[in-house]
Amino acid sequence: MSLLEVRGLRKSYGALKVTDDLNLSVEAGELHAIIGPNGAGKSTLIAQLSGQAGSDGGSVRFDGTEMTGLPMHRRVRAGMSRSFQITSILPGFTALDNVAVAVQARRGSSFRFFTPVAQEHALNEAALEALNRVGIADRAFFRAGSLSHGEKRQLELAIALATRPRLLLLDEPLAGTSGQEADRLVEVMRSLKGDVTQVLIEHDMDAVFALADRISVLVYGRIIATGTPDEIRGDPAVRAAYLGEEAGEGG
Ligand SMILES: Nc1ncnc2c1ncn2[C@@H]1O[C@H](COP(=O)(O)OP(=O)(O)OP(=O)(O)O)[C@@H](O)[C@H]1O
Repeated sequence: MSLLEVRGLRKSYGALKVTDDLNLSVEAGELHAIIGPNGAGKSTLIAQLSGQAGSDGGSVRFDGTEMTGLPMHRRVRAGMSRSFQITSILPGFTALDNVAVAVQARRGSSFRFFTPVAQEHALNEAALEALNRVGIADRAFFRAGSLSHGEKRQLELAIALATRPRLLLLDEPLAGTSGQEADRLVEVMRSLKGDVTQVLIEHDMDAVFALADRISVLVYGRIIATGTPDEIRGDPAVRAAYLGEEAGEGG
């Protein structure tokens, strides 16, 4: 059984079928990238998987449990977490406090027998661990608003990781990052492989082809192919529908 099983998922905006009878299986531990042309429905799919957007039909099963219709916080509790946009970071708070809030949301009640000081200590320790995992532990006491764009994206990842997800949904984590910042984020995603299952939407094809265990190609709301990077690169239907010459350059 796959960790994530999506069957017949649908969503329309008026007459526009954005997710059209979509099937997708994500195996435990893999990094599964979803690529496709602009407007193919990638962000909508992530929103449907995370519970941020509703679906018109079909099913999303996570670890055998039906998630369709459940709100986002129930999916997070079950182990599905999406990396939020920078807008959800509290700029006036330290990086550590931003993550600690997420840790508290996850395990608030498990701290109830601790003294307030011990609680704060345990929260900070868990938050620091998440910051360390994404490589910005040295920024723990910096105001989040003062971090570079790339560091903010690392902080978003730390916030998502602080909920201890088994499945991480990543919507364009490299958007707006520079070469070195992008490299660092790629290394973080690589380091999570095998431990945290990742569904990645990303326009940077070099990063996708270097990182993904499998790639699904989404065109007009439907997955037209799923395979290893080599299989996708060599798939004539994919080349015709989307990749064109890019496939040959991808890695
Ligand atoms: N809230 C909405 N209301 C109406 N149409 C929408 C809405 N959100 C998305 N769409 C439309 O649905 C289609 C898919 O959008 P979506 O953002 O999911 O695609 P995408 O593959 O992520 O695109 P991109 O690669 O450009 O980010 C587009 O045609 C978009 O205009």
